[in-house]
Amino acid sequence: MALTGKSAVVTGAAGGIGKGLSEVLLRNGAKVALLDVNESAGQSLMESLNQKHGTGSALFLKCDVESEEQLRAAFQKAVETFGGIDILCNNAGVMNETAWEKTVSINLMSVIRASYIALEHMSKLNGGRGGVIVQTASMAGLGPFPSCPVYTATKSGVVGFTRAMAVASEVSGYGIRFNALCPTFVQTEMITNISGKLGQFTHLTGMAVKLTEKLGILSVSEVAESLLELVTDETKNGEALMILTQGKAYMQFPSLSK
Ligand SMILES: NC(=O)C1=CN([C@@H]2O[C@H](COP(=O)(O)OP(=O)(O)OC[C@H]3O[C@@H](n4cnc5c(N)ncnc54)[C@H](O)[C@@H]3O)[C@@H](O)[C@H]2O)C=CC1
Ligand SMILES: CCCCCC(=O)/C=C/C=C\C/C=C\C/C=C\CCCC(=O)O
Repeated sequence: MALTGKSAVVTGAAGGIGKGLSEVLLRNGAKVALLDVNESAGQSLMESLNQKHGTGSALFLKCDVESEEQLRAAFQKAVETFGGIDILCNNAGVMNETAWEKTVSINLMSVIRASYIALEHMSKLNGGRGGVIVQTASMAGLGPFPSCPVYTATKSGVVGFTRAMAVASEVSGYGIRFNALCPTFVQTEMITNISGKLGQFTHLTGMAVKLTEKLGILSVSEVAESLLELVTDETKNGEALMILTQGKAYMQFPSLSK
């Protein structure tokens, strides 16, 4: 899928990895709706992206992904502005083992919610153009991150949902591919000031720090560039792309469908 003339929705777009994903999509010719709860960061990012990539190429929409109503309104506005949606990046996420129910709500429930709303606009069965949905999962969704068990559960859930939806979409004829990015640690706000966010696992802070030292920390752009192959390569469906500092690999899973 070439990106010129395509339109994308990115959640959690105002900072960190979401900002990087949005920039890479714009650089390659797509228009992007930037969804985020952070209004000031979202507005100023939209202004700078429109200066760089052309007026009207980026649209900021204030949206809390936990709200079905706000998500529906944002998707509707994106469709009205850009004429349709070809790409959804479900990227908004948090790591907070203290507020663990919120972590489940944002990282897993909201990914499912946004994917289902996107189907209403993107599925060929609903008159949409088809396209691709890419979730920002995590390495934590492939192997456990013991300092963050609930975060691990949400990202494992996202990987499972993505793989199941990929097959469901194929057999149902939605015309939508589902893939997941699974990076190791990335240099963003999320990995800073973690004290207070590990809840009953605060005593495992040192273990998390050791893991960052062992695995290293990726830059946002290293993750963002990996989005391109999942979006443009039409053969990629149901993939979990692991991104480490040493390189990338598509994960192998046991198959239940053959
Ligand atoms: N930083 C890391 O080490 C890694 C992060 N990830 C995942 O990448 C994704 C992005 O994380 P980062 O960029 O690192 O985090 P970040 O904290 O830098 O950025 C997250 C963005 O999401 C927005 N957001 C948070 N809650 C929201 C909500 N309810 N509705 C809408 N927007 C909301 C924030 O305002 C912020 O702009 C998350 O899903 C995270 O789990 C995956 C692997 C590693
Ligand atoms: C192996 C799993 C990697 C998962 C990364 C992820 O998805 C999210 C991580 C969220 C928080 C990180 C928690 C602890 C990090 C500990 C120390 C950070 C040190 C930061 C630094 O700049 O050195």
